[in-house]
Amino acid sequence: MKRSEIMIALGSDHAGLPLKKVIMEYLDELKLDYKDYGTYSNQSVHYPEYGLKAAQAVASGECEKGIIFCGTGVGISITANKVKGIRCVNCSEPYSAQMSREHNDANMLALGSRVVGDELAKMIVKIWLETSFLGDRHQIRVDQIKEIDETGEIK
Ligand SMILES: O=C(CO)[C@H](O)[C@H](O)[C@H](O)COP(=O)(O)O
Repeated sequence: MKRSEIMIALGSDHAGLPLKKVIMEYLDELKLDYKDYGTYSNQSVHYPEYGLKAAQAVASGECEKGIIFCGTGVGISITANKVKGIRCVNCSEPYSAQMSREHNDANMLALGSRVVGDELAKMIVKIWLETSFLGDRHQIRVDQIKEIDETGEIK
């Protein structure tokens, strides 16, 4: 049964799995709903497959936001940003997480399991989920990003 206003897409490779498990427990504490698009075991896998699944869930509207994990957050965020409509930020501290919502309307967050500790990751997730987009001049810039997504250029 759906408990929260938003559904969060989760995805990771084997390296991101331990932190994804921590954040799943944290989202349970916050009573926030999520769908996990894998991976589900420690077996070595390829992060693009899981970044793509989670990003497609957000781009299609099946989920409102996404949080994805790999060793550094780098590979899986690069992957997610290849999907049209995705603005994924790789964060290792809360300030950028907050700004990515206020200024960039980021709809996906990437975390590096081998970079950030569990408690810092929870702080990043909390502020990222709680912060709203400010619009105004930032809307113009996000619209330009969307235009690049659509046409490959800015008119
Ligand atoms: O894409 C990455 C590097 O930016 C991720 O950290 C991956 O999780 C990492 O490359 C996986 O490495 P492994 O040696 O295969 O565990």
